[in-house]
Amino acid sequence: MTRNKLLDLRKFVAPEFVFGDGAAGLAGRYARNLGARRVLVVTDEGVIRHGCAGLVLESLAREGLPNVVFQEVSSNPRDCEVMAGAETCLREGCDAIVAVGGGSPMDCAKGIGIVVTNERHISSFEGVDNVPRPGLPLICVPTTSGSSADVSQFAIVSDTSRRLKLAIVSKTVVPDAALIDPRTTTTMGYELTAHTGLDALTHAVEAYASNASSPVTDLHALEAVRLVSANLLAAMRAPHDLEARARMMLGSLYAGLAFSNAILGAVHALAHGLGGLLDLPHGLCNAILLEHVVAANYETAPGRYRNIGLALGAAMPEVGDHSGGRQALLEALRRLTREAGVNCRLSELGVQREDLPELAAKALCDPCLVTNPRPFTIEDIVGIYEKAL
Ligand SMILES: NC(=O)c1ccc[n+]([C@@H]2O[C@H](COP(=O)([O-])OP(=O)(O)OC[C@H]3O[C@@H](n4cnc5c(N)ncnc54)[C@H](O)[C@@H]3O)[C@@H](O)[C@H]2O)c1
Ligand SMILES: [Fe+2]
Repeated sequence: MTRNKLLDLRKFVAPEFVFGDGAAGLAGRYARNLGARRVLVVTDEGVIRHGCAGLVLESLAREGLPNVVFQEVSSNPRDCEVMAGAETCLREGCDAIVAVGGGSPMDCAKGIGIVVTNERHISSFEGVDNVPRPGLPLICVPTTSGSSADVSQFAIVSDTSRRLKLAIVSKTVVPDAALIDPRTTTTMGYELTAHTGLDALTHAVEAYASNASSPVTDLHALEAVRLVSANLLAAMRAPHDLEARARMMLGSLYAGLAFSNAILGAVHALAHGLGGLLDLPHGLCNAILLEHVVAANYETAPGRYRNIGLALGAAMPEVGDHSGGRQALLEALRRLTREAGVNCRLSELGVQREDLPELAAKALCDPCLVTNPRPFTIEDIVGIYEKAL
């Protein structure tokens, strides 16, 4: 019998957030209100080049707040970069952090904050609820509509020795404030918009199908599926269309509120290994794996996946027609990812058949797998990678 989740005792976390045109320019005021006296600004080279970091620096200057910029952050931020950022933070005497950028600078900033206050190596926080002390005060200004690290209780960092992405899940990494400004995303190129948008879609699908879902997260997850599927192509074709960008940003925010509280599933568990092994764009890995994981999960939660199909605008058949429903949903997901320009196989990205057992062993230990609607064996996971190879 399906459990009635309405009465389950649940706690939800989300930071204070500001959404709208001009939000990035509030960074200085928020830092001042949090008591900052010297701010570490964590960003990356691309975000500086496209002018988003400048908005934050101007805002700090308006408040007369001294700052130090740390920009040595790769996409798929590395453990050594987090440790170097923490060293800079301590050396410069910074007492608060503002992250401006996509998921990579934001996760790096979360890592820096907890390394500084706990005086431990970043890898020691891996897993769920393993961060004893809260990090430094943290404000996030997202510049992609994808990761939603600005509202999530996740920090994902590449462990360079084990070649995997370690997941830190803790309410101590929920930022103090998220300043969500759709205008910052108008400089994203075609591919970046596609990859990050499909990451947001995957967050929504996985949160809705998660066995830790709840009425609160369902509401956000389904609306995120609607917003992202209806606006992704428009945002890609007209990058400066602020309304399309705002709807994508809202979709990403909703997906973030959903997955931060319902956690994710096998797509992310399998994608983290790929990102760690080959440094591939996170959203691209998810986009390739999504249809194969949904195909494997469908029978476990046909009603849930039917609702996802409806939110995607697919012509879903009658309620009891599971094989028709599965097919219609997979076709809709394939159509959207192909139209967004993602049409490649893992082998084209450098993944080799002999990598699969090791990748599957890592995925099996990823915390995101715990909330997948059905359990997977190592053979199941190898099978999914093979379908995407
Ligand atoms: N913490 C979480 O909850 C969470 C959730 C999902 C993904 N992630 C992680 O986030 C990372 C991916 O983040 P992402 O997809 O946002 O990309 P990213 O931060 O890795 O950035 C990718 C590239 O886009 C550029 N860029 C960023 N904003 C731009 C803009 N507005 N205009 C032009 N260029 C811009 C950057 O300079 C960079 O070169 C991965 O490491 C992933 O594992 C974290
Ligand atoms: Fe993601």
